[in-house]
Amino acid sequence: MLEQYRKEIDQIDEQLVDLFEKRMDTAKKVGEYKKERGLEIFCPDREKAVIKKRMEQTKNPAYRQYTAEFFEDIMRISRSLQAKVLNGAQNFLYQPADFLNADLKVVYPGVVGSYSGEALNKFFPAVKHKLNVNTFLEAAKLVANGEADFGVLPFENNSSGAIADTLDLILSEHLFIAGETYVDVRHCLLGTSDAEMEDIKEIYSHNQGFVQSGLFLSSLKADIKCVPMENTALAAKYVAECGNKKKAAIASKLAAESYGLKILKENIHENSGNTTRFVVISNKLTCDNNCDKISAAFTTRHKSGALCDVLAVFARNGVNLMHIESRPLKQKDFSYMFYIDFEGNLADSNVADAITQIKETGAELILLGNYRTENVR
Ligand SMILES: C=C(O[C@@H]1C=C(C(=O)O)C=C[C@H]1O)C(=O)O
Repeated sequence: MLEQYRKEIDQIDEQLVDLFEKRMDTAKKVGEYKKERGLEIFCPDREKAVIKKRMEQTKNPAYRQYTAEFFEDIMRISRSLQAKVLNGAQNFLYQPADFLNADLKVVYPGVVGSYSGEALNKFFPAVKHKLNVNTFLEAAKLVANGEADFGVLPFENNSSGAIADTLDLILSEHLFIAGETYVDVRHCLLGTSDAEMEDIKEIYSHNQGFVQSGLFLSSLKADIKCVPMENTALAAKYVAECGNKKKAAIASKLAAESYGLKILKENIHENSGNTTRFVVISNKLTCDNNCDKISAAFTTRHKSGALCDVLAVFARNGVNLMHIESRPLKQKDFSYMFYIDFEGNLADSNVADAITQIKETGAELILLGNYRTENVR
């Protein structure tokens, strides 16, 4: 009996494929027509009308919803073919990032001994013009207005997670990610040369220094005050300038050497492999053949399944999603933007298809960069 049913299904599928090919040939012609006239691929009204007509045609009411799903899928596939027709003729739009120019100006937040400074030295070992500013915002602004070619900012840490300020600045200053590098972050408690652990009453650091050294801090006496500063190395510099043995900083060994501070306790970070991913920011979207990681941000429509529709695009096109993060949208209470990293190059056809299809779901997508992955270890 099963054999018989399967024979029947095979015969139906044979007819379906003939019709499917015919439909795809026509969709391709529609794609060519739209390309010539610069028209949008996605026509939601037409799709709604197609589904309505085909549901009405469905005799068995129990199948109507399946008919709708069937046509949603068929039309998604048809749009994907049309996107190929359109993208096929596009020239590659992006310039490669120029990291080797001898006159590059690169900015980092903090002073000598900051982890951002270490990241800069790692990514740009030969750069001559290093600018340093106090805040992430100042660094982002210098890159946005072209006074610096690139900037180096911390982006995420493997214990404390995303460094939201950087992501928010990339979006608000319309910046792009041109590269990444990872730095081992080894925090120490630093004091003046005459200080001992029991003298310490105030600890200065960047908020990340406190978060990443949480266990150590909770083991200290309760009357010790933690004072956040713009940067760990600035905190070390401040402690050295005050010359007060009650004040300590959480910063790197390099900061201790740079400001003549004593290491009161080494390796106070919780995670022994504490690592921060830094991004190289630029005011241009750059890409070359070696780029294999794409960052983007998107907002979805407020309807059930909207996020799922976007994520399904990655799966369908065989694009590996590496990271997703949600951030509140400041201008809209309890609405969110999603930040993603995925594998690929903007010239890959599956990536181009995925980007087109994400937009077709009604999501708004901003490309934030295509760059080369650095292996963490
Ligand atoms: C084929 C078209 O393009 C898209 C695909 C459709 C389809 O496959 O039926 C319908 C509407 C569009 O979103 C079209 O515009 O007619």
